[in-house]
Amino acid sequence: MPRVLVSDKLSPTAVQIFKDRGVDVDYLPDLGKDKEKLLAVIDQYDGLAIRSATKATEKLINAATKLKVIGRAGIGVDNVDIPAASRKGIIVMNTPFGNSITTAEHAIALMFALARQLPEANASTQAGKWEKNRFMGVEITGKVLGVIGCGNIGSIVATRGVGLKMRVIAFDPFLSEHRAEELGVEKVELDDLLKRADFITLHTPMTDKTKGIINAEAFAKMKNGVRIINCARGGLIVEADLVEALKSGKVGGAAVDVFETEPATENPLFGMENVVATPHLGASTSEAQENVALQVAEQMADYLIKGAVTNAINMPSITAEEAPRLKPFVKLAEVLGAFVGQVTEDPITEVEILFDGATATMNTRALISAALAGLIRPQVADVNMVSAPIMVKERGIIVSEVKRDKSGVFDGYIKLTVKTEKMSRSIAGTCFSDGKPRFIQIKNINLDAEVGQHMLYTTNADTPGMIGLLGTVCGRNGVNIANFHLGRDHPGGDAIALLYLDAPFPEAVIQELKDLNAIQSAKPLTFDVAPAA
Ligand SMILES: NC(=O)C1=CN([C@@H]2O[C@H](COP(=O)(O)OP(=O)(O)OC[C@H]3O[C@@H](n4cnc5c(N)ncnc54)[C@H](O)[C@@H]3O)[C@@H](O)[C@H]2O)C=CC1
Ligand SMILES: O=C(O)C(=O)COP(=O)(O)O
Repeated sequence: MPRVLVSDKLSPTAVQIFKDRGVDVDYLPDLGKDKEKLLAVIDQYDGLAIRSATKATEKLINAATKLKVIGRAGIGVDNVDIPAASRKGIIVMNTPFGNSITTAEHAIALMFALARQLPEANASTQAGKWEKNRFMGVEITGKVLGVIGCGNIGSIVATRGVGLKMRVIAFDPFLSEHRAEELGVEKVELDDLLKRADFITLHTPMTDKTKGIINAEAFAKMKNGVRIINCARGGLIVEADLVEALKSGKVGGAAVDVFETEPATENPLFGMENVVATPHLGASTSEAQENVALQVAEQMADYLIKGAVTNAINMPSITAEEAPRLKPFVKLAEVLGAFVGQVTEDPITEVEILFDGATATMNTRALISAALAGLIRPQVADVNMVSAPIMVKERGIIVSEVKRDKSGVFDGYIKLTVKTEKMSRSIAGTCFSDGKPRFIQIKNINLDAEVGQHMLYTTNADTPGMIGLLGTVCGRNGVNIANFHLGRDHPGGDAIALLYLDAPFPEAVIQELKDLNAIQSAKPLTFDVAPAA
């Protein structure tokens, strides 16, 4: 039974779903804050469910020897070292919509809090001061709201802004004119937004590009008295620069839910006039927390139990419905990759994956990942579908995909072609209704070969007596042949043989084979498939 650790506070719904779905779960909501304790136990778990308090660092990930999936009950995954997880083949998934309305509402709430100085007015009134003249606010209606990052949350904030009769302008390099029009916002460049906005609200993820996007230089371009709201990530604003801009009066008010360092128990912004602070509460409503807990538990259980992949950051999605149909083809793609990966000794520069017929209608991104995993496994033993694409990219291998309608007798097949500086090599395969992968073409020679755990691949000139020669060498060396598959391009031309063996072919016997003049090459192969019955 897979075992999951929940190391941040999550609704009890998550725990119940894990249990109902047959996943063993430990709910230790304070463990995420204790790095050392978490590090000590992480190797016991197949899954880790977190919010923002747990930091899934490279160190933690490297210690997580069994871990297969990290599920973020929320949106931002900046607390997870994604490259480290990918390299270890760990899927990272989030719940991209579950808390977006709630977070957008928090941004709007903070905008009102700033406009009318609600926190200070509340504190003063409850202190018995009745400072009616101190708290002069600004009206929201007609003001320019600048939205930086107009994705899920930003676009909800934008439409709420439009509803409040604000003029909404948005900066987002990925926002289309059409979508902007649909939202009722004006798409602008960042400098224009900084110049025109009365209120600026941030809704981008934290990336290398967005880190510090609001700094002294950006403040200098803003209107005097601008009000800033940050419900995205602390590091988007350079806090020291914000402090200066507040002191100088450039910024009339700042409402921050997120901080450069969290938990923020002390911060230069604390105690400043016109600063409203909340402790990363953007997603904290009962509705949002139910949504994200339910979603993360469903997604993680689906993956651990059925192999379905939803909302993964580092792996193509595979729905629970398609997972059973896709599974044999994932195996096929992997063994095709494994074949070329094992027989190709020179560095591979290009890979082309052709999907013919029914396979072209499948989830080809997942199949490509599987083929790449098979391809690279002879060099990197623990690679999987998550880590393979980055490893292939790191090696500068160009990957391309071709899809086409059914072109031959098979309902569908996959053909993998690799190129090195010196040569090109291809192999095609399909799955029959028994769900087992078959090689159907090697070097453009047709054959029909079941895939065995241990095989021997030989190439030779098509001459009489080859089967006898191979059989004799195998017999002399105690190698039992379970099956024998042959193919040739034309009589007397190039021929290949694939021997399906009960045990690995002894390396020491390879030379004996090569010494037979008729054998051009001989390569023992292993595949990750069930042993011969
Ligand atoms: N305070 C809180 O509790 C919460 C904070 N968040 C934060 O909000 C962020 C945004 O969430 P969503 O809207 O769901 O994400 P999203 O991915 O739907 O939208 C982000 C948008 O930012 C845009 N973007 C990326 N780089 C940009 C750049 N350099 N300049 C301008 N725009 C850029 C993207 O094109 C995208 O449209 C999350 O990444 C997370 O960090 C999310 C939920 C709760
Ligand atoms: O979903 C997000 O990105 C958030 O920032 C919410 O964080 P939390 O789950 O409340 O720690």
